[in-house]
Amino acid sequence: MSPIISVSNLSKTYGSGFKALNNINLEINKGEIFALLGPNGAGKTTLISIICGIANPSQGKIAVAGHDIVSDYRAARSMIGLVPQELHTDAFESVWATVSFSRGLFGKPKNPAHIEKVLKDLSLWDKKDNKIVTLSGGMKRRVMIAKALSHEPQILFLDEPTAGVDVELRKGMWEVVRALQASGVTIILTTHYIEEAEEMADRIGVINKGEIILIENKTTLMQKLGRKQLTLQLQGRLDCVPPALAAYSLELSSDGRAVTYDYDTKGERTGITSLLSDLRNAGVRISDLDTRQSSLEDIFVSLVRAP
Ligand SMILES: Nc1ncnc2c1ncn2[C@@H]1O[C@H](COP(=O)(O)OP(=O)(O)OP(=O)(O)O)[C@@H](O)[C@H]1O
Repeated sequence: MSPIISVSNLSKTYGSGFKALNNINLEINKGEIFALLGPNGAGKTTLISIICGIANPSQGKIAVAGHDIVSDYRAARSMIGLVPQELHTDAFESVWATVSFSRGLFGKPKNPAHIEKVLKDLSLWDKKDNKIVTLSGGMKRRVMIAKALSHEPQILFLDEPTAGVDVELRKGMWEVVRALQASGVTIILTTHYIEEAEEMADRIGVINKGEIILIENKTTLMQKLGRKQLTLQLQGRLDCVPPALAAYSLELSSDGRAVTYDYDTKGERTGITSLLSDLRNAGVRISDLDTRQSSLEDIFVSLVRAP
């Protein structure tokens, strides 16, 4: 499958001399939901802004459906809808007027049937004559999405779509995003909510300090989530793991009083039974044990933790 967005060797140094992006390579597949995760200041908004033509790249190339974002800016930009982090729209305009106006900004001819469809899809049709100021926060967010979809883009960027939104509304927003995907739109979202990425994304990218440090299918990541860790507290102290136990790749704690064993809960055999008997045979006595499951959050935190 050919990518709908292709980012190669992208770097961005701001006027201040700060390097916000360092040699980013990323391909987004047509029709997928891609979640970009990263801590504050990692470069997510900078990356989105460059792809959307709001900021200039310092180095590298980006193509959107084959259109270079610099030399073929208009064609590239017309493929993209952007829902920015901050909600800003004219409070005293009606929903209909503000969404229709957004379409006009892209030089597209009027198409009331399309605007009607977008408003209906986003459950905003009965609010079409309401002034934005009278809407709830959740509705205002949906108006921002409607604006971004007004010019019939094939790609939608959602920068923190559910920041500060309550759980109920967040779930409603997920449904909206899924429906958009089903209608053929490719979606790239940034989020701080790991749960949101877990729930929504086909693929997950992690960005930290301007570099992409992981890109993975969500299902592959979920398989990693299937891994568990068994910690065994020892009655005595070990200086090193006995050679007879090498096959288990045990990790010895720094005080020598505990070993941890990683195992796969989805595997046919966890290896725990044989580990326990091999430990006994090696003369290692256990005083306590506990298990814990790694979450996407653990993976994320360990990836972005400063060295
Ligand atoms: N115009 C600018 N001039 C100089 N530095 C900037 C500019 N815009 C952003 N930066 C810096 O670039 C880095 C990346 O910022 P960016 O907004 O892309 O991060 P982010 O991942 O979107 O963060 P957040 O999750 O907080 O929105 C930050 O250190 C920020 O201070």
